[in-house]
Amino acid sequence: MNDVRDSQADDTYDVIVLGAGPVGQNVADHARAGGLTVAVVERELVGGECSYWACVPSKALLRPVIAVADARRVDGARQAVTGRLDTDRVFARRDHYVTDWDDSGQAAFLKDIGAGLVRGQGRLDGPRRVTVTAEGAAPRTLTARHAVAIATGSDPVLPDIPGIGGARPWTNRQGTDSSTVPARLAIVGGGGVGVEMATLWQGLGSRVTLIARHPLLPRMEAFAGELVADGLTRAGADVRIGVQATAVRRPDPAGPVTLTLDDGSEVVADEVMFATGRAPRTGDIGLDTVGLAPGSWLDVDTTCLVRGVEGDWLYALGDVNHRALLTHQGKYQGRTAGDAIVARAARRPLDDAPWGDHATTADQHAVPQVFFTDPEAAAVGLSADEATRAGHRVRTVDVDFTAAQGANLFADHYQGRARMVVDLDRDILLGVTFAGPGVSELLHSATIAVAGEVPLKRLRHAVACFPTVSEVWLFLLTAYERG
Ligand SMILES: Cc1cc2nc3c(=O)[nH]c(=O)nc-3n(C[C@H](O)[C@H](O)[C@H](O)COP(=O)(O)OP(=O)(O)OC[C@H]3O[C@@H](n4cnc5c(N)ncnc54)[C@H](O)[C@@H]3O)c2cc1C
Ligand SMILES: NC(=O)c1ccc[n+]([C@@H]2O[C@H](COP(=O)([O-])OP(=O)(O)OC[C@H]3O[C@@H](n4cnc5c(N)ncnc54)[C@H](O)[C@@H]3O)[C@@H](O)[C@H]2O)c1
Repeated sequence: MNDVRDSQADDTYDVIVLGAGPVGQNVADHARAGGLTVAVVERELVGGECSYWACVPSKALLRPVIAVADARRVDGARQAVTGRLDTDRVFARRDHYVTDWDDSGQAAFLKDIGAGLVRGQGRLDGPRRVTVTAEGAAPRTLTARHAVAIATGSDPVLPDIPGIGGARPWTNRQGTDSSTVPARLAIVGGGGVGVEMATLWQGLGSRVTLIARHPLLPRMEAFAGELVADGLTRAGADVRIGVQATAVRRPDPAGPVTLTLDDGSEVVADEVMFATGRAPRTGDIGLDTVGLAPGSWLDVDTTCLVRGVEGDWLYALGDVNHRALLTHQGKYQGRTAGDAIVARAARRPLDDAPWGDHATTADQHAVPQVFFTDPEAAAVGLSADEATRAGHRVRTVDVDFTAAQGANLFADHYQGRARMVVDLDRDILLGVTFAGPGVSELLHSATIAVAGEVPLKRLRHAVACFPTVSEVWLFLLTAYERG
């Protein structure tokens, strides 16, 4: 493969990618593998939010918390867990996995695949043109022969409540890069970030108050959020559901912070973290120069082409298209769109029918997600409510994990539940949810069943090993067959 230098003589490339997060890197890799020249523009760290302030550091920090909780669930092992977590070592482990916030390894990946890396803030400047500005360097204008792919990710949203400006709140950034444990931490928001951060910081020794206006994990089956709330409460966190923060104040910048809630109560903490959703990083990327509204989520077709832009050249992938704010799903979009860009450039026909090579069909039918809480919550596809709302004729099957001997051997007094949602007309699964210790590694079996549309008649021949947690499948399928 030809090497592409950082600065091609005329700064013209086949493909320009804005953002070198996991998604930008994947689209670049697939475009390069198809023989196209690629420049990737990055304003901060190659690897993006995921590598340095989201998935990777949060899971590096959570793993010791969960490992100790798992040991405590096994008699004989429990007695060996006598001390507290060594937070210095936990933070050092995190620092190792975020490579001390040094992106040279991931920048080397781009070099290895032959993509050019242009450091700076990229902005569209009309069709197929991108200007890049960086401190201390002259602006550059890059031109794309075939495609520009926007993969600029998302930013945390802070609620517009009195006092927020002076409250020095944490977002996912401080929640994942801090190396001191606040004695008291208030977390606002009961979605994925809120519950994982509550598990993590409570496990590291903070007294966490989690403030959620809806039941936890509202996009999953309700039992998942309920089990996670129970787990947090057992760990010592104060979980307050059905309330929201109406004001925040930190009169002394070095002192505690006080949240006022809409039930009239107050929460005093040493730090407050907002985990109240995300906004697209599209406010300052020149969308107006191509007729789109700055700051908007980008609406895309199945190949990730942005709708409403003429000429089939502008793609949006990952968080910015709001399909599924997940690294693995964005990377899938990167692979799919990368291959679509290559096909379009070569004027080859697209395979963009559902489940084709150039279609991101799984975004609609089979998005898997794991929350690394204690217990873990994992789901793929539709919940029972979503399936019913979508007009499917469904049957829901629920099983307690303790039916599976493997679960009991995995953890004494195992507490967990599984649900599958069956499409009665097609005899396939529309969705599966697991909540319980160790279920994260079980989820891919469900993802294969849902994405593969495996008929239940065939699924009964996929025999789970005795005695594994996966035996829950046997009990789900038997319960279904026996009606
Ligand atoms: C706390 C937390 C934990 C999470 N945990 C998980 C998890 O366990 N699993 C999971 O699948 N998902 C998780 N997510 C979601 C995941 O982080 C995102 O879905 C993922 O990072 C999206 O990847 P991306 O490449 O679209 O964006 P990003 O990772 O945000 O990368 C975008 C890149 O674009 C760059 N950029 C932005 N604007 C410009 C510009 N104008 N010019 C040049 N460069 C630009 C940014 O600097 C950044 O490097 C988590 C999120 C949070 C907040
Ligand atoms: N393990 C994982 O896969 C993982 C982990 C963390 C985050 N993520 C992803 O990152 C994205 C962002 O996560 P998130 O948790 O920030 O967003 P989210 O949208 O999932 O949850 C935010 C929650 O905050 C609540 N909220 C909003 N404003 C509020 C207010 N003023 N007061 C009280 N509550 C308020 C919302 O009702 C919602 O439940 C999600 O799409 C999530 O899937 C994934």
